[in-house]
Amino acid sequence: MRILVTGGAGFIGSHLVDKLMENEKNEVIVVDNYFTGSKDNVSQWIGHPRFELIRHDVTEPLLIEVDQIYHLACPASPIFYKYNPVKTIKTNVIGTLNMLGLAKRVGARILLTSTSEVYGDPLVHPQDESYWGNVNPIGVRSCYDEGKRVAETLMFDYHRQHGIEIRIARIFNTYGPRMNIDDGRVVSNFIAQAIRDEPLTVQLPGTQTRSFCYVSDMVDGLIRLMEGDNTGPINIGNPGEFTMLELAETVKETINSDVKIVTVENTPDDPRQRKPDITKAKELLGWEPKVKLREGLPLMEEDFRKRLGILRKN
Ligand SMILES: NC(=O)c1ccc[n+]([C@@H]2O[C@H](COP(=O)([O-])OP(=O)(O)OC[C@H]3O[C@@H](n4cnc5c(N)ncnc54)[C@H](O)[C@@H]3O)[C@@H](O)[C@H]2O)c1
Ligand SMILES: O=C(O)[C@H]1O[C@H](OP(=O)(O)OP(=O)(O)OC[C@H]2O[C@@H](n3ccc(=O)[nH]c3=O)[C@H](O)[C@@H]2O)[C@H](O)[C@@H](O)[C@@H]1O
Repeated sequence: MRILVTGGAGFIGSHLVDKLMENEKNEVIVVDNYFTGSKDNVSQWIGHPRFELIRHDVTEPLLIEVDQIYHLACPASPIFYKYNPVKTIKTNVIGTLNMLGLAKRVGARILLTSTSEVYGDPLVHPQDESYWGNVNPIGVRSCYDEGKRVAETLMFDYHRQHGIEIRIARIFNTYGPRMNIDDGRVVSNFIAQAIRDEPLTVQLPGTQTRSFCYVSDMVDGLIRLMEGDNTGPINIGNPGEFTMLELAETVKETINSDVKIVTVENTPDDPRQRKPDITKAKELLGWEPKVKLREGLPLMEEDFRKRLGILRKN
């Protein structure tokens, strides 16, 4: 099986590549423009005969021969996707169109990593896949959440019009080793802050909730979805729900009990609550997350300490 992973030098993509490379029958090709990813994340595979790394921007057409496409390319952290919103929407729309064109030409199955942000600031809780969402079409997050909504539409139009085999995962907040240390997402921020003895910055009101999935669980869910018979969309995430204040307290308890927790201004359109209903993933994929937040945080701490060069006190 020859498998293309777009965005494979990023956080989730590189863990997916590790898992796919474990199977000796797989050849893996990573395509990435290194906007938020890095060669370091896949350095262990460079030079391996079953691995290839290509610097390429998915907004440009790509001509290769593959059997499966995991299409992850897109900046995921709000600070990066808002940095160049026009580029973000091009990546979601033109990038997905190009990958669907490739899938159509070579007859490959394609999986899109969509997002819980398609539910916007949800009025239904927890969110199941039948909910159409509450999304601001003209806000600062729209390049990402509306971009992913169009990407989902394109996937289904190619499926209906051209018979392309599609899979759509709606990913909820995922964390783990290899996240960019300063990428602004809440778990990476809090862990880096706790290690550096800096205050944990809870954005107001602090009662907003998220559900955090450890990356190995996420990769397992994505592969099951790709290998199964269901197009999705299917929510993949951990239903354990925490307020940002609870998350800060948990990081404090687990990593640095001396650290302070402060509140800071939030950004516009921040969703107030988010928790996946994973009934479909359980029933159709036989999948549910295994790693609890209190188990995943120390694994991420170890990776961050190594990269920051800051050892644990005592
Ligand atoms: N991590 C999460 O919590 C989360 C949640 C929901 C959805 N997702 C989705 O999962 C995917 C991976 O997210 P991640 O957390 O690993 O993010 P990431 O930013 O670490 O990885 C994205 C990768 O895509 C690459 N990329 C960006 N634009 C590109 C382009 N135009 N052409 C080629 N490569 C490009 C980046 O360089 C990076 O390597 C994204 O599609 C994201 O929307 C992630
Ligand atoms: O799961 C998803 O679908 C989406 O989740 C995240 O988006 P978001 O939940 O906004 O991620 P964070 O930036 O980590 O913010 C989470 C919460 O933490 C808060 N926050 C963030 C950073 C910080 O230092 N402190 C803090 O309290 C934010 O206000 C927000 O309420 C991802 O970054 C998106 O790529 C992804 O698609």
